Amino acid sequence: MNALAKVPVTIVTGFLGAGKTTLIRHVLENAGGRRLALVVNEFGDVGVDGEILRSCGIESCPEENIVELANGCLCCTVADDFVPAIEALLSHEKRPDHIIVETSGLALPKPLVKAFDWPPIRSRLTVDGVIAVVDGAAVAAGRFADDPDEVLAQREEDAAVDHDNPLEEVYEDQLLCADLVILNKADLLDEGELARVAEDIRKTIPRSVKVAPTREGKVDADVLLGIGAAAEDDLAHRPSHHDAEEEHDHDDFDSFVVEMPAVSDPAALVSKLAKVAEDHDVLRMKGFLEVSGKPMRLLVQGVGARFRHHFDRPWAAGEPRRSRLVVIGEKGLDRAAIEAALAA
Ligand SMILES: Nc1nc2c(ncn2[C@@H]2O[C@H](COP(=O)(O)OP(=O)(O)OP(=O)(O)O)[C@@H](O)[C@H]2O)c(=O)[nH]1
Repeated sequence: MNALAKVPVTIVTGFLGAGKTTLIRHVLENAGGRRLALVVNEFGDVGVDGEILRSCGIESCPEENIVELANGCLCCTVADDFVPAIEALLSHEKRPDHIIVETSGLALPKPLVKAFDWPPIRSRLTVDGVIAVVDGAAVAAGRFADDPDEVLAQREEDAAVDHDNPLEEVYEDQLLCADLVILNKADLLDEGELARVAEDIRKTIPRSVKVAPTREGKVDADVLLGIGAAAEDDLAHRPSHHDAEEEHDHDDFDSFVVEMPAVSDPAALVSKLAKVAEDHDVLRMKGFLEVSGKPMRLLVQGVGARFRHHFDRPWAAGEPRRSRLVVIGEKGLDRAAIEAALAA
């Protein structure tokens, strides 16, 4: 690559649990000879995504090219955390061919794209494309839509009703910034539902943007990387619910970490977690757990009440076998009740 050429950056956005990490892992495994670097940002400080990506140990993305920015929201810490992380990646002797940024599921992508318009950044980097990953099943189930009956009822009570739904706002902001939408979890939908969700997405985005159905984030790296959008030059076409604000906060969401004892029966635990998620409207749970008598650690992933678990790798020698689960939901999550239900 020409030493003066800008390094392309792909921003992968998408709501909690949509499949961003799964998609990126697939790209790393099928990078077609590209030298990749990753910046991973998570909401909730257990560092699950970084661990999943590091544990693939793939040549295209060596460990020193994976930077984790835990705890929060890249969109709010651009100057303090993100820019230095990117500069560190660019200073490596072998400069990456392409950088992929995984935002947290609650991050708004536009402030991040804006950062690439700053003179010291735009001279060296360009946003090749913003990819929005969508959980097709969650959209089909109406998770991001306001309940029309409820809005109507509120209107009758109060003419100036603010019916903003924080889930819907984050979801739409992510779509509105996208150059390509990956409609993931197609396996959970029938053809009619898939077509309906794709149509809803197209209607939400005023520009013409491709909507590609997928399973398990299996998208060709040549499709994802090399879009050439230069999104930093095109901010005006990417409207956001937060355009009028100088800063935004994430007060709409809560997260906490639960320390658990070692598990004896993973299947029973996962049924219990699914029940807790259902009862308390938990949006996301994930973590690594110790299973008594097993040398491998258990990766548990919940999106709403849908759970998956598998043993991902052996505990390393000297690695503390801690069982920790991050729990994320809308503000007002009943932490004490959730902890009590998990301990029962
Ligand atoms: N059924 C189904 N599950 C999927 C698919 N893609 C990913 N998943 C599962 O969805 C869960 C969340 O996937 P992740 O890739 O961790 O999602 P994410 O967007 O990175 O999640 P956050 O970083 O927490 O926002 C995991 O259990 C995945 O195995 C798919 O196409 N179909």
